[in-house]
Amino acid sequence: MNNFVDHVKIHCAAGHGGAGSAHLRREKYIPKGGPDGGDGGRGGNIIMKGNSHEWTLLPLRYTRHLKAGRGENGGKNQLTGAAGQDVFIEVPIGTIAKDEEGEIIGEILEHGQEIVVKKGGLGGLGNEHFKSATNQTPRYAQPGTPGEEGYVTFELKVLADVGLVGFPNAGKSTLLAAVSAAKPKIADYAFTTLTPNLGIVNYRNYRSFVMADIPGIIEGAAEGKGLGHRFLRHIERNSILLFLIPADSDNHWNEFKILENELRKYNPELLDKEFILSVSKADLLDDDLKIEIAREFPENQKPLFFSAVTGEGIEALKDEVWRRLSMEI
Ligand SMILES: Nc1nc2c(ncn2[C@@H]2O[C@H](COP(=O)(O)OP(=O)(O)OP(=O)(O)O)[C@@H](O)[C@H]2O)c(=O)[nH]1
Repeated sequence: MNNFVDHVKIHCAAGHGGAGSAHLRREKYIPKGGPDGGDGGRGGNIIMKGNSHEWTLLPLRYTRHLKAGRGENGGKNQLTGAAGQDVFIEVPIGTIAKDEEGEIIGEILEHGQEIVVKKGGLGGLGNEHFKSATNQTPRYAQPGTPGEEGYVTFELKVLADVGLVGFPNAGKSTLLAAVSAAKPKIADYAFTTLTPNLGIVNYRNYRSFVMADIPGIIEGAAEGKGLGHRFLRHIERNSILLFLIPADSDNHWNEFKILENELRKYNPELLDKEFILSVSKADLLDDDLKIEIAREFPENQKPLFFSAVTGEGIEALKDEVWRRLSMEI
């Protein structure tokens, strides 16, 4: 249960810029060749990069220092030095980097996004830049500037506000795609979703919450069958759970109990979370069937019906999620 590292502090040193060259051209037939010193290369940056396959900062737990490469010095013949090697830190979506004063440097919002957390130094200018009417052969070139250096704290704020729980094909990915900008892979067979997807759901008045689609759990998942176990970890941190039972289930209430039981076997504390029951794919049902299904549920645990395809019930679902999240705060 303590597998989540949501806070790591790493000393980051970007690379020093390479020095400019003060070289003077000397060739056989040009005794007084002019300055031809190239510029130094920039120092390497320390860059955090979003990776949607990372879910924790755990891989960074033993990292204490990161150091990017030094820029190469400029050479003769106006040769610019190579830039220092950048260092990439792969982080999950939602990771925030802060400097030593606690100021936010940036936040990773999508896969592949790059944010420079410590910038490499500038390469120095070579002597040819300093040639002037009064000084045709400057013997001066700039040194490179130092790279930025200091402690950077990486924080993973929330894994999700609401986690979707349901058997494969319950319609979790489709719901997430319908309510957020995330576009998870959707396919009509089990276990399409191999890694959880996060989506930001925009709610009224510019509020938003994070929804996580967790790969389908199957009966026996808590014993390690199927994909369940590894992924159940991801819902431990979600504030509330949204159970999805598809309209075409044989026994809706029973399916909910099976899901609940899987969670209990895995970690009983999960059941202390607020949860919402829903019946997905409601477009497959007429009003009579809805009434019939609702009857299977106890009086105080009636499900919300929605269809991610037609949009029916989606606003009511968002309202309910928001209402419960507000209660959690
Ligand atoms: N009629 C109807 N079909 C839906 C709806 N939502 C999803 N489906 C279909 O149900 C199938 C499974 O949907 P997914 O969203 O991939 O289900 P999932 O729960 O994410 O499944 P896994 O990724 O396997 O965990 C797809 O063929 C969808 O087109 C809906 O609201 N109405």
